[in-house]
Amino acid sequence: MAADVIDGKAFAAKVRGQVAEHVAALKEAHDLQPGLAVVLVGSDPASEVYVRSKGKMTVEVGMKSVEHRLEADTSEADLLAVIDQLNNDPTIHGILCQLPLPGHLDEDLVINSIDPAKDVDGFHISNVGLLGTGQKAMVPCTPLGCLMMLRDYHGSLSGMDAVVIGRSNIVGKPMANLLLGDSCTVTIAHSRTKDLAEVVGRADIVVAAVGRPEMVPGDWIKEGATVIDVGINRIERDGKKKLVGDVDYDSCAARAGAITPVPGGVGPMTIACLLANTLTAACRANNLPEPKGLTA
Ligand SMILES: Nc1nc2c(c(=O)[nH]1)N[C@@H](CN(C=O)c1ccc(C(=O)N[C@@H](CCC(=O)O)C(=O)O)cc1)CN2
Repeated sequence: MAADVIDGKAFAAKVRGQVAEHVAALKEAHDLQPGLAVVLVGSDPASEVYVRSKGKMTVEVGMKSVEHRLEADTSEADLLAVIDQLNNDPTIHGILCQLPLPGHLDEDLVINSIDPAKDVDGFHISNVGLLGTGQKAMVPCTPLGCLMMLRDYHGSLSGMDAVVIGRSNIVGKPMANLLLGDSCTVTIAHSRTKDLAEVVGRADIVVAAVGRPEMVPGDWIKEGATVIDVGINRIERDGKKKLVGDVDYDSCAARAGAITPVPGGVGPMTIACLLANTLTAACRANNLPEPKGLTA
């Protein structure tokens, strides 16, 4: 039987709609408008697109949007000064630096200079620690989006075998922590994992986040498993530019019970969850109840 296709584009639109309703209610009841500041250093073409979408969607849900575009050769001190100013701006509830940063900048130092309460990417070491210990954290947007789609499709994830392929700080590790929080039995697989096919073949849930085009073939997938493809790889095939995920879509879809496509799967959920996190940060900063269903 053909796999169900989990439509991330439609799901993300629904999440943005929920965020917009909460934002309108906050304005009405508390005269509070959540604000998101995005800092872009340099002009990486993909980052430019993502930052533009973030700004547009922030405004669409009724939030304040601020963009800081800095030259590629901006010094660390100048970048930290911008972040410090945003940390101290009471109209800004969420701050992020678009990644990747140019090579001369220390990514960890920059991320850890953001006020953890405003760290809507959930990359600050305090939020990493809170998530890892099962405490209330700001949760990284891409894994949060994957979790929302999995919960929506399955209801409870309790007791399911989950394999996360990839151990990045941005996706793999937080994804594993979130699945553990929902009582899955979690394996993190990576480039040194022995017999990856056998490990993946045991999983009820496979989250592929390795950044290697179509590296997971369908014959690794257990019949009926749910496949979440985090990969966004730009390739050229038959002279045409194409966007593909980390799984071989057609062969995986032939065995899976459900699968996310690329494009239109996990990607759109990233920005929807960023808006949800900004709303959550604004509520927390003002001691107001958090929106339900939009956090982990
Ligand atoms: N500070 C951050 N930097 C980066 C993050 C992040 O979460 N925080 N994630 C990615 C980029 N990203 C958002 O920033 C992002 C990636 C992909 C999409 C998306 O909607 N993808 C579409 C395809 C779009 C395309 O053609 O490129 C899809 O999958 O359908 C949104 C946001 C790295 N940096």
